[in-house]
Amino acid sequence: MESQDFQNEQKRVDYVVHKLGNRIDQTKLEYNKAHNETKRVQQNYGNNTSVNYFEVDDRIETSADLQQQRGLVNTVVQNESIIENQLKTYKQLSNSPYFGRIDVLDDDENDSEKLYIGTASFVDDNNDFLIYDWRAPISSIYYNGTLGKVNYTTPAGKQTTELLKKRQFQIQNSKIDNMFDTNETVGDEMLQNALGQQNDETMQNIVATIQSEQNDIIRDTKNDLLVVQGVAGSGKTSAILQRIAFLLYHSRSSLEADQIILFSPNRLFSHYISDVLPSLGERNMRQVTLQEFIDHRFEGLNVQSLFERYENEKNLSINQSTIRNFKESHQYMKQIYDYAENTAPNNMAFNDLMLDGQVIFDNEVINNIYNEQPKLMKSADKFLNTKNRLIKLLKKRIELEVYKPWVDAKIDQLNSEQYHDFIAGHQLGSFQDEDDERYFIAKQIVTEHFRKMYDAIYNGNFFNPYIQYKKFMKQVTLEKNIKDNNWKENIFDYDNQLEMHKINLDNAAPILYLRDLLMGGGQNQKMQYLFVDEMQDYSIAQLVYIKHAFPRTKINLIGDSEQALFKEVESPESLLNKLNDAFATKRSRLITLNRSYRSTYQITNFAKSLLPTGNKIEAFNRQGKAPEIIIRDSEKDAIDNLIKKAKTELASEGTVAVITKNLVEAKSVYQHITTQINSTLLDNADRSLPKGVVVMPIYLAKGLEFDSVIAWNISKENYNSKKLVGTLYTIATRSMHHLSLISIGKVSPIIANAKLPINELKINRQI
Ligand SMILES: Nc1ncnc2c1ncn2[C@@H]1O[C@H](COP(=O)(O)OP(=O)(O)OP(=O)(O)O)[C@@H](O)[C@H]1O
Repeated sequence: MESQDFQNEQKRVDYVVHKLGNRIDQTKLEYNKAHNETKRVQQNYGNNTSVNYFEVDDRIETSADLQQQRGLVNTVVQNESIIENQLKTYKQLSNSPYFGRIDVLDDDENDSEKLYIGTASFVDDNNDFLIYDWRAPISSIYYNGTLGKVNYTTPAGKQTTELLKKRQFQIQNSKIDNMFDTNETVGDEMLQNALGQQNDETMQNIVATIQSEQNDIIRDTKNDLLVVQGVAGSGKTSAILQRIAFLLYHSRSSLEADQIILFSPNRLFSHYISDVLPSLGERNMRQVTLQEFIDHRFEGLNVQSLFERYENEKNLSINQSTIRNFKESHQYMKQIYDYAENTAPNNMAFNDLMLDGQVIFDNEVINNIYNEQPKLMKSADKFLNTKNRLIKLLKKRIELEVYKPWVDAKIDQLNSEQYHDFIAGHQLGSFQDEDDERYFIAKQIVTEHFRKMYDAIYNGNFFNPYIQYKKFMKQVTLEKNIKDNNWKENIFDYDNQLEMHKINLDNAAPILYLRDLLMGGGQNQKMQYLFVDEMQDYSIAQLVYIKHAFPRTKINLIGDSEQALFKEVESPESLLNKLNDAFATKRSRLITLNRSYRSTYQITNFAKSLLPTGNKIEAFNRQGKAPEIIIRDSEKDAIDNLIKKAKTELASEGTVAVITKNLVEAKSVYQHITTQINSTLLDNADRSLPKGVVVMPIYLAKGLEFDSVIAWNISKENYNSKKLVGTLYTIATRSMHHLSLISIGKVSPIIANAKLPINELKINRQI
């Protein structure tokens, strides 16, 4: 028998859904009207464009008219899409109108007020708020407050109220499945339910169960630099996506979705998170991977990707990795800055500007112009002035060239059609004499002839940033632990790579930074927020460059130092110090998340036992099976067991991933299993996760999660270095429900030495 309370709540849901139904009907009519209007305007626009272009003389008039019509088309299309979105929101709400209720009593009131919280607001025709948006100021009480006096921040300042009741709902198909009162921030029962679900192809929003510390990240509006260090599965990615939705709501009038940019770890991840914001009625922010961002800026050159770097990691000597650390430091980028602003101007890597094998402006001329600029002027401004001077010189050169015999010869060769083409557009009879007419044509011929030169100046092709960078490297102040010979070798290597049109990743950010500082450009002033997920995979040098590229942004860096692949862990505090130093921010904040939600209690316990500092990780209490370690003495046996395991997992779980250390291993495993089980090998170019078993190297699984994970070959031989702790930890924490680990021969010491009671592991050994 349902309680009276339950029945009353269901009645209210029915009432709200009924009101939503009315609104949906009303909105559908509006939508049809808007749609017809769009069709009408578009058709009108189409007719005008096709008819009037035949009448050459009408062109100018037509184009003004068209512009006006194009504006009209945009407006009606926009209007239609706003109504369409509203309709979508109302439909979503009528399935599940809200997930929370808070009863509050303000000081100056006698009666308490019941407020219902959902993914969007719904105001009825009497202006009553039937649902409050989860991002409304008052809604923060639902996430942060416990019963009693509570504060919340509104645009008008801090408000106080008394929280009398907090109730949570699970509503589906307009029916309450579950409801309970809680004094906790958001009760564990709801979370248990949300986390116990099978993995979907794409990430879901978590607004119904946001935890208090996640809420701090979501609602922060004070800091210029927000660093979130959160253990695997602690909801970092979820929190930043809800944060973006929050910011879009909070700054509705001044912030657009495409003024927010998220650096994501790979394309699979970009697809994986692409539904969250639309499910909250918002447009997606811009997304880019580091590789896309860099490649775009190095046209024609092949820049090493992070993935290629992982694959070659073992070939790096200690000296080489010391040099790499130096090149990826803030200190190195600071030297670039000082060099660009002070030293380089006397020593710029200018080259001759040539056209058809002939020098038009030699580098000495360019150098002189550059050096005539005021000493204290910014390098980028000197460069701009040099360009402008060169363009002026080019114009003079064009004037002189007009009278050269080759131009006469060219004019003489024109047939009458070509001749008339040249003077078309010029009013008949407006030339004073024949010379005037000849000059008019000659000028066009010469201008065309020099167009490439103009483009070359405009694009700054008289400057070679790659040579300049080499000059920089030759004069850099080295850290004490780097030997001159090793550095020379590094410069030599840079040269060799460049000949093959290749650039190592550690040189990419410094070259771009140097190029932008000296030449100007490369900056996006419109972007307001910058988010970097998996920040532990970025060097400080890369972050400095990214910040330079988006100078006006507030920065949000999210990551987990323990999930660093192929490198040793760095403490978040030391990282924050470095970042504060690098970005010179005024207000910064580090938020740590230690509670892990993704995996079962058993999997999280196993994963934390791998880490020297794993104790701080708090496993969410969702029970499951103990992780299983399968040990076999031959590769063949191991593969047979992998296939068996994958088949059973596929039968009971939604998504199954076989995760390897690198691509070479993934390819080999895939070749062995694919004839026996439906599987897909994923690589860097993949954008979405197929059904069945997927095989992939760990760096492609970053940020993703699967119902079942099978870690391939966690043997002593394969995982023998401290640098691989993060890799194993990251693999284990990709799993939500089941984790199996296969070893060929003895198990890695990282696992063998882990402090985990033996009954928390299932060992399946046959040697
Ligand atoms: N408050 C929450 N309510 C419901 N589910 C949550 C909550 N927080 C996190 N989760 C779930 O936990 C899982 C992990 O979240 P998310 O991917 O955001 O974590 P992460 O910290 O970015 O992980 P990682 O660093 O390991 O990639 C997701 O399935 C997410 O939906």
